[in-house]
Amino acid sequence: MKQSAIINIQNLNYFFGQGELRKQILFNVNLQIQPGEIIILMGQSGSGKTTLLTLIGGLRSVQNGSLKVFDRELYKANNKQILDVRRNTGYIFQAHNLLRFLTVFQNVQMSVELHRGFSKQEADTRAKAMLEAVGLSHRLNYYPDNLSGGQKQRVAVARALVSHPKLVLADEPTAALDSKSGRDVVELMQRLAKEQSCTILMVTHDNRILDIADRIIQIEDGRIVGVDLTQHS
Ligand SMILES: Nc1ncnc2c1ncn2[C@@H]1O[C@H](COP(=O)(O)OP(=O)(O)OP(=O)(O)O)[C@@H](O)[C@H]1O
Repeated sequence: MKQSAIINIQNLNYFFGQGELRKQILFNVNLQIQPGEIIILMGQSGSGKTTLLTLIGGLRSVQNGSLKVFDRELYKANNKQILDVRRNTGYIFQAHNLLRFLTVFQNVQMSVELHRGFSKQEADTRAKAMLEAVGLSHRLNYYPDNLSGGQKQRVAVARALVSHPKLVLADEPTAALDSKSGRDVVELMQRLAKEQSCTILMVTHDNRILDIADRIIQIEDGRIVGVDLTQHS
């Protein structure tokens, strides 16, 4: 039986600005993403990738069209419904966005604690296990400033995945990394996502990592122009 799409977008349009400055950024976007898929979103600078990613993540309001995440409609959704989508989503950004005044362990632990239903002890155990899974159990008490770029991004991966989200949204996660560290980080994301049956939607310009995707989606001037199946499909 076909599972229902984890992301289902129909006739989505998006505009920035008001009055004469109003400019359309996304044009009639239609897209379905199935549970467990790893999708790469590519396109030139300014084509609308980040705008689309932030709409899907409930970080901006849907203005027009239909955008369903986990079967919840985000058009005209209330705060509680949007919060629900955010709680089931992990975010990884180009800059790792770790809190500098917290240790590696505390950064990941805090992310579990923000999700309801975990005791302090459970949060500690999960954070430690996830940092071990990303190969950083020897850096638990380090501060982010004392880690390499690749290590920081691995902490960001641990933080995004520690609460077992259904969806991970990653915006150029390898942009600040050298090629080897970038590859390591995405392979780690791929492995953990498959273990957890999590869907990944990743924006990247990095041609060296395209093979990890199940599908590559091309966006051009706010329009989806192509969906390629890779050799893994
Ligand atoms: N807050 C904003 N107000 C007005 N225009 C914006 C805003 N944010 C983005 N834009 C414009 O929307 C368009 C799409 O931006 P977006 O960041 O989604 O593109 P992108 O494909 O992610 O680009 P990049 O690869 O450079 O990150 C660009 O023309 C950008 O200038």
